[in-house]
Amino acid sequence: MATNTEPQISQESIASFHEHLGKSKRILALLGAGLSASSGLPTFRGKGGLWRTHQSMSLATPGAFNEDPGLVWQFYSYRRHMSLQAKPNPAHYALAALAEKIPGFQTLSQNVDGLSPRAKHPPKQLQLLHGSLFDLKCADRHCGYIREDYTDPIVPALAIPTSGADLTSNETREQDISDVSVSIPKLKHHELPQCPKCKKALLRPGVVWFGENLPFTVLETVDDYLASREKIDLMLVIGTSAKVHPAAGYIDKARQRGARVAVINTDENDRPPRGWNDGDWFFCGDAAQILPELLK
Ligand SMILES: CC(C)NC(=O)[C@H](Cc1c[nH]c2ccccc12)NC(=O)[C@H](CCCC/N=C(/NCCC(=O)O)S[C@H]1O[C@H](COP(=O)(O)OP(=O)(O)OC[C@H]2O[C@@H](n3cnc4c(N)ncnc43)[C@H](O)[C@@H]2O)[C@@H](O)[C@H]1O)NC(=O)OCc1ccccc1
Repeated sequence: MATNTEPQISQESIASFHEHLGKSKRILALLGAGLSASSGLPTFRGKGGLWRTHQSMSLATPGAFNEDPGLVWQFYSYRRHMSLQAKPNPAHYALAALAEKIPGFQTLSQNVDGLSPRAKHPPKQLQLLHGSLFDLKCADRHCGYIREDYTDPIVPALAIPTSGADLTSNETREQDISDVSVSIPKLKHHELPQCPKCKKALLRPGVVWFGENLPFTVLETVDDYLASREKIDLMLVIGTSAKVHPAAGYIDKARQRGARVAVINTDENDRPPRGWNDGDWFFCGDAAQILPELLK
């Protein structure tokens, strides 16, 4: 099923959704890369999930960092750069506004791009399940050093290469290093971000890699929300393929607590497979266009 540009949504389903939203006190949302697609950031599955010749998911592992920390840092520095260039879109703001309005609204984001925080989403109602590109921490977990950092590039060796000056505009253009035809240097250990505390280990991005546990405080907050005896009225599943766990597992946990599910996705095939029932909604289209309408 090809993804269509104009959201095909029946007024009737919007009306039934609004009627339920109006009665909802406890709402849970799961956010994925599709939420930031309209801000110009590639999704994990976009471009076949490839960064240069590498599966993005294969670079998001402790093993890849141990094997070639320079390449993994070039991958994450590129994503920091792109995220800093990007801006939150109307969907990020619509979610932040709903959180301001409904104290019982808790948002679980799989995104590490910093766009929801930049849309002033209330921090107590935003759980960054997989960390942030803008936290740097010591690669030696016994050291424990961590800092928030928005410098770009973090070190000179991670600067995005630019092309020679264009003859007409005499402007240099940034090269797109996600494209394998653009050559990038093999970086040496001493050129990479070093831990200023233990002065032995490298710094690494403050994200959760595959095979690593999610942040304890975040898991605790989500479990407390789910542990409440009160039912959950609504589960919003926004721009995610819901294939990564434990994040994807929260959809069923919300269902088990009485939630009706609303999925917002450009791809019909990406509605959660299990437990779909008549009370649920599938809104096919761009989250940046649909959410402001849905959440008003
Ligand atoms: C691949 C998957 C099967 N593997 C896992 O889930 C693994 C293993 C596992 C654990 N439990 C399981 C149970 C079953 C099976 C496997 C497992 N999980 C883990 O390792 C987790 C840690 C997972 C976190 C990994 N880190 C990420 N990110 C940070 C780094 C980084 O970003 O670099 S995951 C990363 O990938 C995922 C990508 O998914 P999406 O965001 O959904 O993006 P995607 O591109 O796939 O889809 C985009 C969607 O948007 C739609 N879309 C596009 N444009 C738009 C648009 N404009 N509007 C609306 N929608 C749109 C598209 O149609 C599409 O549907 C996100 O979670 C993202 O954060 N840790 C862990 O479980 O620890 C304990 C443990 C420890 C050891 C051993 C066992 C257990």
